[in-house]
Amino acid sequence: YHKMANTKPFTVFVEGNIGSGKTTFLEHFRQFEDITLLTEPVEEWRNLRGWNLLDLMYKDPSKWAMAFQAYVSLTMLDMHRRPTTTPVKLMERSIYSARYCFVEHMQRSGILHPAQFAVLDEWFRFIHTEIPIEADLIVYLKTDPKIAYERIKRRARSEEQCVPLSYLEELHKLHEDWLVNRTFAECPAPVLVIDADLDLSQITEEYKKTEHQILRKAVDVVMR
Ligand SMILES: Cc1cc2cn([C@H]3C[C@H](O)[C@@H](CO)O3)c(=O)nc2[nH]1
Repeated sequence: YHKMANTKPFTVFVEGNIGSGKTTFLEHFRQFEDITLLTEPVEEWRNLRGWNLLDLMYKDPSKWAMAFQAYVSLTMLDMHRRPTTTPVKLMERSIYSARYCFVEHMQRSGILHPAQFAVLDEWFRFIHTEIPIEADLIVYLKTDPKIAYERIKRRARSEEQCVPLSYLEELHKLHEDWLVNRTFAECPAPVLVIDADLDLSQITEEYKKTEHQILRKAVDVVMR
């Protein structure tokens, strides 16, 4: 590809539950030099001026969910706006899953006070209407919550060890309503559903299917 300076890259959001294999999926595309990978800035959430907001949030959600989700949204917005010179940009999650999955769950479960939810929702609406955030494709890594739960246990990220299966089931339903059932909120792009229950060996075939679709679409964009 020729390096694109000023036109928008073909932008893909990789969405899915905790433990659905997003990082593994994104790493598969590191082999392609013409794709910019933007993985979730978890390390920024774990160390904001020395504060581990992720840990604080999991330890005392009612007290810290607001600050945590406000900072997550800021870091996601920063990633959305990051200039890209490659023809394709893959992002792990988006401000949409922030609002439609995580913040939505925290509001429905009462973790967020209605006034806190209103503030986060106003920020989302302002960003959504005032700042052009393009997406050309959403890849949804669909997992059975039980499989996601087992992976979280195996991955053993310290802050997540207290995450109950029920939380994953609720997050799964929110992802399904948003991306598959389309009963909850608008989808910013067409959705490609990947069966992410497959284990690592089988799933590479599944990825190749998306690789073809993503790169073919990217070629269309670049050659336009
Ligand atoms: C956009 C967005 C990502 C995201 C991740 N998380 C949590 C889930 C995982 O435990 C960890 C890394 O994804 O952060 C969250 O609580 N709220 C979020 N909002």
